[in-house]
This record gives sequence, structure tokens and C-alpha cells, in this order.
Amino acid sequence: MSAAEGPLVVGVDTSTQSTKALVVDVATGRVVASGQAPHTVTSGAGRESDPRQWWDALCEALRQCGQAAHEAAAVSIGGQQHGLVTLDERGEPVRPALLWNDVRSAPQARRLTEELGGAKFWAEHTGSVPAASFTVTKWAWLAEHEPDAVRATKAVRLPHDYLTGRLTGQGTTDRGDASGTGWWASGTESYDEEILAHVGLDPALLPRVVRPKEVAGTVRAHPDLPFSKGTLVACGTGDNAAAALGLGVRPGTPVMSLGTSGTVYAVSRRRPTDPTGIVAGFADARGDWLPLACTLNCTLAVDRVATLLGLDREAVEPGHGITLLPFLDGERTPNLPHASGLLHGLRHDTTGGQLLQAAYDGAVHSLLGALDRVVGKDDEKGQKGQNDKDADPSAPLLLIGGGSRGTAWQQTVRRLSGRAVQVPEARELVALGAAAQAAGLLTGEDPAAVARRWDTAAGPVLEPVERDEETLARIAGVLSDAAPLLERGTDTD
Ligand SMILES: Nc1ncnc2c1ncn2[C@@H]1O[C@H](COP(=O)(O)OP(=O)(O)O)[C@@H](O)[C@H]1O
Ligand SMILES: O=C(CO)[C@@H](O)[C@H](O)COP(=O)(O)O
Repeated sequence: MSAAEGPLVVGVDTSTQSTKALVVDVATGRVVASGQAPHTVTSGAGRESDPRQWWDALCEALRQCGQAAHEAAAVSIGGQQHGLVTLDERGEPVRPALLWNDVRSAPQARRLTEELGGAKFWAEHTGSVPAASFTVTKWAWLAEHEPDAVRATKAVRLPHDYLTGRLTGQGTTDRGDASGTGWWASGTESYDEEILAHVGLDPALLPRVVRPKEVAGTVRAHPDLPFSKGTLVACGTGDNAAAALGLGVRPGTPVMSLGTSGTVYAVSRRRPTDPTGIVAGFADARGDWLPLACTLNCTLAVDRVATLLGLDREAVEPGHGITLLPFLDGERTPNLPHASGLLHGLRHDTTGGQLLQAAYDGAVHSLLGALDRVVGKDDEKGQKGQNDKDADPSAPLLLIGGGSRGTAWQQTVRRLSGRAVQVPEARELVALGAAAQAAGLLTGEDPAAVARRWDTAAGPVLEPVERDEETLARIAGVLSDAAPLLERGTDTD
């Protein structure tokens, strides 16, 4: 491999299932080294991970990068959003982190929404109506179920803050990830004291929100790290905001990410305030906004159905009136935290491949319904979408995340969206976005412009096909008819 032309930077994605690190040449965007190490997440009632695992995985992923990581001049961490990390006075986790896909705090989400002026108040103050994913609901759950843990907590962090803090020794976050907590006011871009007081969280426990182009700190000496002391650390951000940076998207360009979570989003110049709660009004990592909808059941749920059927994930067959709502983990979009998977339309001649295709259809249907609101279509009640001025309905949908590599995912998105779909060849767009942010610290460039210079979104465009309206209408009908079943848990919950 030829020598790098420019300085090197490290971009990290600490996601739900693993930590990935890339060493990138700032001049060309070439990935000169990479590493990856897995995490474990608990199954059962909740979804928890020990933050110390994320640190160990980061050290391992960096070790795999070899000498290149030693030469890096700056580093940035992108990470799974919303997780509640509670640290004691020594900076050690009080308990495992409560993750974004842990739905135990659904009752707290409902209660907080009602107690503080309803959905409109939350949407106008924080940009989002809290669902069980939001950090504020997790803190309220912890206060109710584990008051000793709350008393022992001397610092509250998000996953990317935790790793950034271990690199620098300082408590910092950024506007992108702060906007997913439920205690950051998007109108004033500051912590919301009314909400914090309501949930009994002292603002002194929270990290400082670093501005987009500001340095968060420098790497302190650490035996497990390949970095030189003094390497610059960027503020980092949530994984979706990092991927938006990594693609260098301009306002209105729609993105769909197929990973542990499914997400659809677009950068917007308008601050989102959707009182239906479908669109979360996140900030992006630059100073704009990132209206986004997220599902809890994406690649893992569809892979699980394939495993149950004993099929390869690509062994789909065209559907035949079968509807499978793959809500194995409850669901966030639509907001059905207690739902479980639901199958309708099974016949003697139904094949396993058709059932599998129905799982893909169910997962993609939820995302596409939400995409209409994210990019600005008016809903059936005439409410304006979030981003109508900038959205270009003919722009290809950018498809990213692990699932975007799969033919069955690509074809399902094409058929149910009726849009052109572009699949970037670059694989790790969250880590690339973090690398672009680190590069921006060195060169003074806008990180999104860095990503465009690196041409990270380049990849084949799959031409549009006719939209499969029949399947979309059938799934919407089953969702609506099954509402009472989906709103309650099963007897084993
Ligand atoms: N070739 C592929 N086809 C379909 N799905 C894939 C493929 N490769 C990986 N995946 C899926 O991608 C998921 C991981 O995606 P990723 O975006 O890395 O997730 P996360 O960032 O949430 O940890 C896995 O659950 C796996 O099922
Ligand atoms: O909760 C959200 C977005 O609001 C998720 O997108 C998480 O940020 C998890 O991301 P992945 O691990 O699936 O990348």
C-alpha cells in the first residue's frame, strides 16, 4: 500500500453490535487501515451493555489498525444514540448502560409526555416527543426502579461521550447527540432546566456541549492506546449525524440506514418540531438539523426470521398476500413499544421464502411511511412535513448500513419506494463521518465538504421500478386492524 499523501485521522463508530475504527488519509479519503471488535447486548426484558466493553473494543479495533493509528493527528468518535451511561465519582460505570432499543421505559415516556404539557410542548422545546429510546425516559426509569444507582451517579454520559471522555479526561458531548437526550432544548441549544428539574437530574452531572468546529480535548497518555499524547480529539456525535457527515449530504437528500436500527433522515435547514412523534427533531453535527425516524426492528429482526425458517437471508420468494410485522423487540416507529411480531395471511401453499420476503416488506414499510414525513410530504390531516423546501422527490435514496449490502434489502427498498436507490461503495459511513470531523479540525474545512471531496457517497444507482402499492396498502391495513393486539404485550412479557 502506498504512503499517505496527507495527515492521518481516526474515525470511530461505536454502534450497538461492534466498534469499528478507520485510519483515513485526509488528503484523499483513502482508508489506510481498519479494525473492528464486537460488543454484547443483553437479551430478555431490557437491552444493556457494559460501557467498559466499548472501551476494550475501541482499544482492540485500534490495535488492528497497527502503526497507522500511531501516526494519526486527530480522532473522533461517532456512536449509538440515546444510551444512558451513569458514572460514579471515579468515572466507573455505576451499572450497565441502558441502550436506545430498551423499551422498559415506555411507561415513563408516556408519563413524562403527559406531565410536561403533552406532545406539542416536547416537540416545540426539544424537537421530539420522547419515546422509550430517549435518554430522559431511561433516567426516569432508573430513578423509579434503582434509586440507589441514581444516588451513586456523579456523571451522566451518552455512549460516544463516554469514550471521548476516556480519551481526553473531560466531560464533553455535541449538539447532535445531545439532541437525542430529551433534556436538550433545540430552540435555545442548551440544556432544558425545566425538564431536568422535573426528572431530578442535576445539570452539573451533564457534559459540556462542544461547538461543531471546537476541539473537545487532546488524548491523554494511556497504555492501551496507540495515539501519541496530545492527539486532537473532535467532539464526535451520534451515529446518524456522523453518517450524514460521512456522506456529505446536502439538505433534502434522503438517507435510509439498515443496521441494528433502521433509520431514515435528511439534513434540514428548518428546526423540526413534529408533534406526532414520528419524526425526531435531532440536530446534525454542523449547525443544521436532522429530522429522523427510527425503527427498532431492522437487520437483526429479518435475520432472525431467516434463521427460524432455516433459510439464507437472500432466499426470498415473491410475496403472496402474506403480511409479517417483524416487531420482535417492540417498536418505536410506529410507536408500539409492547408489540411483538405478527403474521397474517398464512396458507397451505405459503413458502418459507415468501414468509422471509414478508419480513423484509414489513421492516421497509415502517421506514418508508416515516420517510414521507421526514422529507416533507403533508400527512393525511394536511400537516406539513419537516423539510418540504429542500426535498427533491427525484433524488436517489442513499442506502447505507450493513443491510444495504444485501440484494433482498436493496430490491425490497426499490420496489416499495418506487425511487432510485444509490448504494455507496464506502462501507463504514459513520466512522468515515467521524474521520471527516477529525479532518475538519486539522484543515479548518466543513466536515461535510471533506466527505464530498473524498467522494464517499459514490456507488451504483439502481433505477426506479414501479411502486408496489398493493403490498403497501395491505401492510397498512393489517397494522390498522391489528392495533389492539399490537398495543398490548403478550402474556409472557
Ligand atoms: N451482506 C449483507 N446482507 C444483508 N445484511 C447484512 C449484510 N452484511 C451485514 N448485514 C447486516 O448488517 C447488520 C449490521 O449492520 P451495521 O450497520 O454494522 O449495524 P450497527 O451499526 O447497528 O451495529 C447485521 O445485523 C447484519 O444482519
Ligand atoms: O436510536 C437510534 C436513532 O434515534 C439508533 O439509530 C441508534 O443510534 C442505534 O444505532 P445503530 O447501532 O443501529 O447504528
